[in-house]
Amino acid sequence: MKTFDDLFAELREKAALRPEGSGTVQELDAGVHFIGKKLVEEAAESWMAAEHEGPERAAEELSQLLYHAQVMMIAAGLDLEDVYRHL
Ligand SMILES: N=c1c2ncn([C@@H]3O[C@H](COP(=O)(O)OP(=O)(O)OP(=O)(O)O)[C@@H](O)[C@H]3O)c2ncn1[C@@H]1O[C@H](COP(=O)(O)O)[C@@H](O)[C@H]1O
Repeated sequence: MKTFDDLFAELREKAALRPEGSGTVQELDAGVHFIGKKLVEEAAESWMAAEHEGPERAAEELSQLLYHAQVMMIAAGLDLEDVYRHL
């Protein structure tokens, strides 16, 4: 099973190697404003799923929220350690 750290390493590699067909590369190219909207959208969907749709749907939406948070970290030039320092 993929962990948060595994996904971040995978996304960093995508950002560096820019493979064809990568949604992550497309999203990074779209920029921080676009990524911010995805982040907010997935946050809202996570909230709605948790409140109305049950744990499985909430887990699915939360996984997407974590994905977009990681894409934002990469767009902002942050490492995991930069964020973990504040936990
Ligand atoms: N975990 C994710 C992941 N979670 C969410 N998303 C993207 O987030 C968006 C939300 O997906 P949905 O269609 O379910 O959401 P929606 O809100 O209904 O619809 P839209 O936002 O797409 O309009 C889509 O663009 C997904 O591609 C993700 N895209 C990629 N990954 C993982 O990231 C890695 C790299 O992916 P690529 O860069 O595409 O190779 C792979 O391991 C992928 O599994």
